[in-house]
Amino acid sequence: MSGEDMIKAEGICDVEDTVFVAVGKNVKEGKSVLSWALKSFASRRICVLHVHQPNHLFSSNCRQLSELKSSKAKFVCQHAPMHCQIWFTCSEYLIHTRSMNNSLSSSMESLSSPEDNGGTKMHNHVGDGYEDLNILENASSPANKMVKVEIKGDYSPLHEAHLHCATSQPLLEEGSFHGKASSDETSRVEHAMMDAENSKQRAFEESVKRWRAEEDAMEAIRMAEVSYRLFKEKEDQRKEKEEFFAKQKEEIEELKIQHDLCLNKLEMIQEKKPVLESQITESSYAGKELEEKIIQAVELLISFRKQRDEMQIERDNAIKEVNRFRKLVQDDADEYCIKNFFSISFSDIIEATQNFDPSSNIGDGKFGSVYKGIIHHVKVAIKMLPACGSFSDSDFQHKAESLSRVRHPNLVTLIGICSESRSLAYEFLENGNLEDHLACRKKFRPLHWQHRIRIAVEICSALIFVHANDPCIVHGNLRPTNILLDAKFVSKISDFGVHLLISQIENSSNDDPEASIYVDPECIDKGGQLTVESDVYSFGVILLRLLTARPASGIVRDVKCALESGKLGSVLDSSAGDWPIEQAELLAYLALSCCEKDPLNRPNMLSEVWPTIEPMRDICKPHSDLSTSSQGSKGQKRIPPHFICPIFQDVMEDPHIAADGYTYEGDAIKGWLYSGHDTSPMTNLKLDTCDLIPNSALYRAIQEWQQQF
Ligand SMILES: Nc1ncnc2c1ncn2[C@@H]1O[C@H](COP(=O)(O)OP(=O)(O)OP(=O)(O)O)[C@@H](O)[C@H]1O
Repeated sequence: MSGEDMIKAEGICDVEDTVFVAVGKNVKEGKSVLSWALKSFASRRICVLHVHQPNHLFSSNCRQLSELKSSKAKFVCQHAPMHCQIWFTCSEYLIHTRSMNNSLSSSMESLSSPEDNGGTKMHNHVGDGYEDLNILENASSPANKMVKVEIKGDYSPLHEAHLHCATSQPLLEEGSFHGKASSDETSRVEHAMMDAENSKQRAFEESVKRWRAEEDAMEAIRMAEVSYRLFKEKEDQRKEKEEFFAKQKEEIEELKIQHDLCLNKLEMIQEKKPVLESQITESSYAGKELEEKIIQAVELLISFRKQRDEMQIERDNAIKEVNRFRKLVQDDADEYCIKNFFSISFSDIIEATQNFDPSSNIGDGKFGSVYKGIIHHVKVAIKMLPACGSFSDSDFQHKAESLSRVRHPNLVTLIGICSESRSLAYEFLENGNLEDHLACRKKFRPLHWQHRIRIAVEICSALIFVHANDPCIVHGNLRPTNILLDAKFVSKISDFGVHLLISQIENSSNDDPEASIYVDPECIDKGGQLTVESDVYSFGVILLRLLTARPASGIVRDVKCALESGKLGSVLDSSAGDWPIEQAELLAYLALSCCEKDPLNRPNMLSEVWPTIEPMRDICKPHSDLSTSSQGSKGQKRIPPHFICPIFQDVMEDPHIAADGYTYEGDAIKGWLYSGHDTSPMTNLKLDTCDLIPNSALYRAIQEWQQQF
């Protein structure tokens, strides 16, 4: 059955409006031809014809033909119906076209490109040995029929074309092909055609076999490729696994090393374990012992604290008791003093002064003479005031009693009076007055500058004290003769308040021109009205005298000139040692400011003078060192402590043993006992007896020690 008959019989489509696309047995392999046809004949109906198995082997080896070489193709081209348009393709390329008018003129140029919209893509496979030639007959018009031409082998004319034509007419018919051939020739031709048909059949079978072999080969290649890809994947996986295993191996090696190290450490620790365990055991024992000790210590601490608290309570009670006794003793002493000392009989005065023997006279002041003597075993200085006065005995006693209550370490203590004779009994000071020291009278050596500064500080302190007393006491007669020095060279102001015990008339009489230099000029101008500033003036002049030891007359002028010319050193007393110039200048300026004529320009003792001179006390030696240094070089060696009197705090000259077993300076312990004490100054315990025994051995030792210097 012809192709057209087959199509019609199957009722597939209208052949006039259909493009038949010849594909092989496997439609997928003819996909390119089919897609070409679809693109080129979009408006047409496409009919797929399974014609034969295309040759895949030649798909990549096609080449373009300019003219038909295959005899079969030529035969088809020449003998196909004229209304058929035939395209000869080879390997998807159009190699030749036969138009409907059988013209062989080639239109390849217009249809050579598969992408050409106006053309038609031909799908053909050509090989060197075998090739398939696909011929498409354009069936766009009734005359255009699609023809598939299959050519087996090369372009050998032996190969007979096999044509399936879309028309109902077979392509080759005897009558139309040879016309008037003879019957022999006809039979030969038929025979030849039979042979050709058989050959063709065999060739076809061979081709089929070949196609199958090729397919198998292709399949094998594909399988090989798939296998190769699988092999590659497996290889990659194997490599990855090898790398992974190599890393794992390294990690295992590291872990193994660490494991070994840990094992070594463990072994070392296990070796040390017994030692450590024994140490722990020992430590625990030691810890327990310490805990016990701590507990004991805490218990001791608690008991000590308890004892301490009890002792503190006892101490506080004892202090209270001591204070109570002291107060009682003091009250008794005061009472004793007032009772027994304050009122001195005239007979006592006569006895003490040996009836006013000149040998007892130690000085004469403007108010009277001063005698030394002993009253009730106490060494005193008896000042005889004018016998007649404006005060009654009781007034005198009352005023004197008030003065006796003013006590200060740098004030000479008034310890008794005789109203009858208007006499005042003062504590006796061994080292006389300051004037004698500055003038180096009575074999006194010059005072060291440290003494002088300390004396200035002490006078200032005493003045501040009396000025602050209620009522304020103004000395009014402050001068170096009224500044006395005790055995330790402690300075004390004497005669304070004496002017209160004598009448105005007696007070005003002052014939001593030297004394007037210390008197406040303002006071003189105002008729003798004494003020605190008057004492400040006097203190200024005394200070200048301490610095220069010059006569009081003109001393203010001289020092002022020296300061203005910057030659203070020229007026300083060189016999006092090397003055610290800074402190000396400070004192000089302070003294001059105290000597200002206008009292308002003078400094206040408490707020100005004291803050200036008090810090200078630090550069002064202690009393004991100063006293000894001024009297020789005893202070250059350390004084044995047992040579020092516990009361006077100075080297003893007349040591005595008291009932408490301690040795004191004779005068000191006597004064203590005579003042009413019956207790030990050291232990505060009651003494069995008030008897004193001279300590001859110590006396000799002190003498020997003093002779060394
Ligand atoms: N308590 C005393 N201890 C030791 N000596 C004293 C004591 N009181 C006075 N004197 C000595 O007696 C001397 C005379 O003292 P007194 O006070 O009578 O006169 P003045 O001080 O010299 O002058 P004024 O009458 O102006 O005070 C003093 O210079 C002093 O040396």
